[in-house]
Amino acid sequence: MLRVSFRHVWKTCVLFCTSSTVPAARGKASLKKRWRTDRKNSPWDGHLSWEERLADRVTPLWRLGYEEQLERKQKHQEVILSHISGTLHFPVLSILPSPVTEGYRNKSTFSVNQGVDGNPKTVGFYVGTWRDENIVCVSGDHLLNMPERHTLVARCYQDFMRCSALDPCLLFDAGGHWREITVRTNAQGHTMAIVYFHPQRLTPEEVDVHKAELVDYFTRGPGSVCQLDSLFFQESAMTRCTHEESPYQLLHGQPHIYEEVLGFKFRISADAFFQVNQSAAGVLYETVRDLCVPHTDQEESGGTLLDVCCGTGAIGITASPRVDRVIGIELIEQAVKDAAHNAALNNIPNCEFIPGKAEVVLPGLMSQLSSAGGGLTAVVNPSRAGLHPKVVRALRNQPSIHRLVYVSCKPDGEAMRNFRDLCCPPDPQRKLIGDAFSPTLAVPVDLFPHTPHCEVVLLFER
Ligand SMILES: C[S@@+](CC[C@H](N)C(=O)[O-])C[C@H]1O[C@@H](n2cnc3c(N)ncnc32)[C@H](O)[C@@H]1O
Repeated sequence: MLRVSFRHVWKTCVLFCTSSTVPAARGKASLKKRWRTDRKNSPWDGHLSWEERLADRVTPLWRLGYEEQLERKQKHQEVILSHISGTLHFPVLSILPSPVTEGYRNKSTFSVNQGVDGNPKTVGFYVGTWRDENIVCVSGDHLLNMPERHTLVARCYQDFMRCSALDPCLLFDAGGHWREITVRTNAQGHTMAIVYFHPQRLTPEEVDVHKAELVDYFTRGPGSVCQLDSLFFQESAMTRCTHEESPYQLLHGQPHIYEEVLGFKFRISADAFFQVNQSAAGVLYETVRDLCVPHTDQEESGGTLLDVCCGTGAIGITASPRVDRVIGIELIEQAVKDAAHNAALNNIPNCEFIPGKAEVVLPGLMSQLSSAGGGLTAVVNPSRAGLHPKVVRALRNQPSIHRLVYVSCKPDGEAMRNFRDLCCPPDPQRKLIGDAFSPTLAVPVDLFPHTPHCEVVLLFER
C-alpha cells in the first residue's frame, strides 16, 4: 500500500517540481557544453558563479590547458620529492598523461546539504567551509572530471529525496535520514549506486518502507532513466562504515561492478577501492609492474612480490605473470575476497591474499619469507595516511628486499615520513636496523586531470 502511495507522490512531484531537475543525458551534455563555452567567453570580473567556485575547489586547474597542467604537476612533484633528502638526486621522469581527460571518474560521492536556493534537500558538492558555517551544496553537472551518468544519478537522488517524507541528515546529531550517495560506473557504462542513510530512531520495518520507495523510484519511477545495474543501501550513524560495521544491503541488481585493466578483469565490491580513472590506471599499473619486475630479454624475472595494501589485487595480478608468487595484504575484507576472486577469474594460480592490517600481518609474515628463494620485492600503495611505522620497520629490516616500489597519491603528506624512515641511517632506537634504501627513480602518473593531484611511483633500492 505504502509503495503505491509513494509512487503517487513521486508522480505528482515529477509533474510539479522535477521535470527540469532530472534531465535526459543529452540535455546534460549540452548543459556542460554551454557552461564551458560561457566560462571561456566571460571576462574575469572577480564575481564568480557558484559553478566556477565549485570548479575552483574540486578541479582547480580547469582553466589551464592539459599540457600546462602536466607541466605544473611535474614541477610540483620535483619540489616535493626533493624534500626526501634536501636535494633531488635521482631522476624524475616526465609525468605520464591520462589517456582520458574529461569525465574520467568511475566513482563519485555526492553530499546532501542546503543548496544555493536554501533547499536542504540538495545533492552535489560543498562550496564553503564548516568552520565558517557557510556550506552550500552545488550540483557538479559542469565539472570536467565528472561523467554525465554520475550527475544524472545525483539529480535523480535529489528528486527522490525531495519527494520523500523523510528529512535529509545534514548534521548527525540534528536528526534527518538521507545522506550522501556514491555512484560507481565502469567502461561498459554499468552503474552502481550506494545510498547512505541514518536510521536515527526508525524501526527496521519503517526503514524497509523507505528502502522499498527508493527501489521503486530507481527501477520503475523517474530514476529508471539511470538504468542502475546495482542499488545498495547502507544504514550508518558514522561518517564511514565498512561492510563489517554496517552491511551494504543490495536492494536491486548485481552485487559487483567489473572493470578491465591491461587485459585483466577485476570484480569490485561496493566498499572496495579501485583507481578512480580506469584508463590512467592502466598506465599506472604498467609503470608499477615495470619498476617492480623489470622485464628485459637479458633479465630473468621470478621471485616473490609482496603487494602491501593490495585492494582488489590489481597491482599483484597485473604483475603476476612476471613473478613466481604474489602475496597481497589488505584491510577491507570485501576487497580481499574480490582479490582472490579476481586471481581465479583471470586464471592466475600464483597469487594469495591475506586479510588484515599490514602492521599486524607483515611482521609475522616476514620471518616466513626470509627463506623464500628467488628474491623478494615489495610494492606498497597505502591510502593518504601512509604506512604504519611497523610496516616500514618490517620492510626495512628484511634484508631480502632490495627493491621497493612506493605508489603514493600524496607524497607530501604522511608518505614523506615513510620515505625518510626508509632512507635514514640505521637507527636502533627506532628499530630501523636494516640498511638504508635510496630513491633511484620516480615516475609521476596523472590520474586526476584538472586537479593538482597525481600518483607518483617511487623506486627505492639498496
Ligand atoms: C590507495 S588504495 C590501493 C589499492 C590497490 N593497490 C589498487 O591499486 O587498487 C589503498 C588500500 O589500502 C588499504 N588499507 C588501508 N589501510 C590499510 C592497512 N593498515 N593495512 C592493509 N591495507 C590497508 C585500503 O583498504 C585500500 O584498499
